[in-house]
Amino acid sequence: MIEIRRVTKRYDAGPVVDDVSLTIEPRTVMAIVGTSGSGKTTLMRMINRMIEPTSGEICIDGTDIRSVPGPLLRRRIGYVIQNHGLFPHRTVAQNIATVPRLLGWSEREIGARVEELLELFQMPARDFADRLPQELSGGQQQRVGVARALAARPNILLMDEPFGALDPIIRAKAQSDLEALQKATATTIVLVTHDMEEAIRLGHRIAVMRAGRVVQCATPSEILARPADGFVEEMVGSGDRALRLLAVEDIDGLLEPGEAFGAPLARGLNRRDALAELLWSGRESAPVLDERGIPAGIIRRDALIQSAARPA
Ligand SMILES: Nc1ncnc2c1ncn2[C@@H]1O[C@H](COP(=O)(O)OP(=O)(O)OP(=O)(O)O)[C@@H](O)[C@H]1O
Repeated sequence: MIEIRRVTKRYDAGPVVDDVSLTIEPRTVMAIVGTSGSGKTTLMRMINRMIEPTSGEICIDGTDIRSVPGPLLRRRIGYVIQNHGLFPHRTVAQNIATVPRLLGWSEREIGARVEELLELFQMPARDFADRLPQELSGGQQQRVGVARALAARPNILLMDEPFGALDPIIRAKAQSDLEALQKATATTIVLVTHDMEEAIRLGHRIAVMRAGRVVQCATPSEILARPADGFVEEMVGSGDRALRLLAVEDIDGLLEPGEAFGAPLARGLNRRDALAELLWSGRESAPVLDERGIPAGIIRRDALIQSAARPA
């Protein structure tokens, strides 16, 4: 668990992070979102002591990070930045091996880990291990950046606009890869982004920053349904909030007893996909099956539509 307590960072011109408190639960993704200059990067860099707070404290799993020397702390916390910061004259394998090497792993362990990570990122070692970063596409460079950050199996991964340089299609793929990876490795991720859509898609919780302060910290559905103030509302955008709200919630809470016909839907499906399926197949309801294929109830089109209404 990462506990940020009343942290302030002040430069000559004034505070850039102003009395921020945040708790980041283990194995979750905290997205920090806000406009340019709102203090997101500064806040994140205080977690691995690249920047020292002016006041306040940060604890990781109960230990005040001031008691851990910065370089040691940073070997235990993965860090990914927008242009991935790969060493241009080192091969993919050498880049990924950076932290394990600093930690004194054996060559055999390092080789096995590099291979395992390249496999995981669908970049087979025989094709990619010996290439230089410039011989990779932007999306591949980004994956190597994440692989390098994960090499020593850190519990925490800090990501600063990790997908900012990618085109929309590669970006969507990188986001779903990260989602799968986070589930598989149970890493705690702090993700800085200026893109609210990305925060909604990836964050278990979202901290919205404005002028150095956290103005709201809540789940994506809470942020969509109940933005704390006009600023958060503007960040969320008013356009298709109902549909986005449906997309971040699953159907499980809306199941009812009864009978319905046609192709079944799966428990855990998001409400938008369920509604799309019911509209497309022209049905008013559908049966729902759980993971083992056992009937879990039915989902009604009206219940889905009602759940997207503006909260009272
Ligand atoms: N070393 C420094 N000295 C003085 N001011 C700084 C320093 N580093 C950052 N700042 C200022 O602190 C504010 C917050 O910067 P920060 O990089 O944390 O913002 P951000 O929300 O990550 O912005 P962006 O999305 O543009 O990266 C900015 O106004 C910036 O100019």
